[in-house]
Amino acid sequence: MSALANHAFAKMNGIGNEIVVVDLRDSKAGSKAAAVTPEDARAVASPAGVPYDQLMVLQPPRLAGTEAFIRIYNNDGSEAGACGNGMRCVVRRLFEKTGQTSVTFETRAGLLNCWQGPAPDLYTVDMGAPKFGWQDIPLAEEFRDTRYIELQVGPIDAPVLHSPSVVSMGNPHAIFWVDDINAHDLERFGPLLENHPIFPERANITLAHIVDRDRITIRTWERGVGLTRACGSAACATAVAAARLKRANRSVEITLPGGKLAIEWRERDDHVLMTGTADFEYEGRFDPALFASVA
Ligand SMILES: N[C@@H](CCC[C@H](N)C(=O)O)C(=O)O
Repeated sequence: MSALANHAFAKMNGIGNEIVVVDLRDSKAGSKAAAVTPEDARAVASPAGVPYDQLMVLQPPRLAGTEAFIRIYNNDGSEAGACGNGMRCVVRRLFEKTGQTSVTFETRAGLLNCWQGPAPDLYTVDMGAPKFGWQDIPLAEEFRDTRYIELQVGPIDAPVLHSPSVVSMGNPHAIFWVDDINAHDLERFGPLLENHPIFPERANITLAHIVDRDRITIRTWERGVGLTRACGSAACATAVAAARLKRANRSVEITLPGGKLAIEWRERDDHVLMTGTADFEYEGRFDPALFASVA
């Protein structure tokens, strides 16, 4: 039987990024009861389940000083190393239940510190340091300078999209710089680029327009999901990539279809801080019938 059958969940969203939070910390670490399989994750996303972009699963902590080991599933059942919007949802849920105002989690991408503030309805996640090395992103072939890589969509002499910046924020991102983020058919190009052979682990694909040195607008095709109203790690990756190109300041406001995020690429330790809201929608229990065919 699935670890999720009859288990409680909270449906939330981080500026429109659809998030389901499940707390399995009561289960014994490493036990089957603490494990969610890709089939489980897909069953939750099925039409009879609970719609989500990411499923955030809190497992018992593996390291002293951390609250939980968090595993992040996309709705196609694949696992991600990072999810900025999902982290804010987890943090809000936890803080409202416990009165805590700061916490450290372990994820596949490393330790993440999170806190409430700078206003009561805002949550900040320290997303760690970005990585720019081609093997870290990863790319399938060597690129010495990942501020722009050779990759294009459309005719060779008149590409529609070209020369993205690539960054790892614990997950792979490619950012295409454009004049108008709504002028391109991201639903059509997104899957082609997500699965392009240059990205051996696939990639999140973002269209970004630099409004001025303090403001950027983006739209993202998420790996393992599709078009979303917001992608927090894409906002971080875009802010960092724009600052690296010296086209924006290290603190910027990113506007996504679902809302705004404040991103700061901190000079002193290279870490990226993401601040925004998180909204609770409803809670419930997973219907065991969802997992009947999963066994
Ligand atoms: N929504 C997320 C990113 C989720 C993970 C992504 N789809 C991946 O597979 O890397 C965010 O807010 O960062």
